[in-house]
Amino acid sequence: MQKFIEGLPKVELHLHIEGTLEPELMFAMAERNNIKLRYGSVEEVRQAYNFTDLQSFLNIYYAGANVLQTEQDFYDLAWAYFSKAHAQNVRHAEIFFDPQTHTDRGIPLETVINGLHRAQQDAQNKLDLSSFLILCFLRHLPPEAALRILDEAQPYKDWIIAVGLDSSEKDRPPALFEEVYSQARAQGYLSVAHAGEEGPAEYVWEALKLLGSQRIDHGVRSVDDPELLKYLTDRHIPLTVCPLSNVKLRVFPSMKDHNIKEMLDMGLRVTINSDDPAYFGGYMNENFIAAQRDLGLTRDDLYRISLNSIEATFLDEPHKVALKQELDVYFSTHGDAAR
Ligand SMILES: Nc1ncnc2[nH]cnc12
Ligand SMILES: [Zn+2]
Repeated sequence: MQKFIEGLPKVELHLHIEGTLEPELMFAMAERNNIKLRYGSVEEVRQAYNFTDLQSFLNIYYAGANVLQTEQDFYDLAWAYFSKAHAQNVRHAEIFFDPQTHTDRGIPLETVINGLHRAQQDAQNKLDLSSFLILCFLRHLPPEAALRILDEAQPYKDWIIAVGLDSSEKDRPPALFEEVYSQARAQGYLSVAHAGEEGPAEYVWEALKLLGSQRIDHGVRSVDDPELLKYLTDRHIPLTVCPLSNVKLRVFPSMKDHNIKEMLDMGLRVTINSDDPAYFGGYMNENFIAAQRDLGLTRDDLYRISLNSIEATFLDEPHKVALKQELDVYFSTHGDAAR
């Protein structure tokens, strides 16, 4: 099954580019940018990745992002991700970036976005890996700051497909960001939002009803509200679930306790994604393999999850059809592909 998963053509819909910063690259960038890290070695960095909840992770994640200074740094970060994703047969990725993490420490948005965009072009041309960018508002900061970054992003609108909402969820309800989402949608952006990761099912409702979110990032707490489950199922609203992240941040005590299989069996459009792979112990393959092993996902389950991801992308119909064909060819040429 592991080999089968490794070869599976994949789509990634929940990936923070800042969360792909591997300790080796963090050290290389710190050195070339003359930045002092609080860790002495790569091993020390990895040992610090022992999280108790979302906030304990975010503190380290934002500190790590300080090494990103130049356009080349952002290019190298994204190129390293694309290379890794390509090696794992990721065919398309929709990638979050957190501009405020960088602009608030004096890095111009232009620097961030030019580096990311150039890596996207190279991934398309050299790896046949397509991608979209999703601009995330940091929800621990005031909604006014989100409005300012939306304005600042205006010149790069054609390079950004959607807006998203991430960072600390507790006590930061989506309702706070209704105005900025309304403006973003009026400007033509699509929209997604993190909700129901640590926060309650009520935040998923708010993301859907007040922000017009077309996908829910995480959304695992939706199981607490039967009415919400029916709403999500009836409307085929995708949930971008991140199994290793949820275990690392103690949303579930272990992978065996994860509810992705339960949600899949209920008919929800669940997908598997890697969130912050450099911090949570794995990229797409590792997430699929861990969930398959501990939850007993069948080939049929893997087919449905893969199909869900394709349906959930922001690609146009011809590109979705092409990906579905690729998936069908893979299943029909790799053993007894029951589905
Ligand atoms: N899992 C996560 N939840 C909220 N914000 C994040 N930013 C990066 N990873 C995140
Ligand atoms: Zn996330």
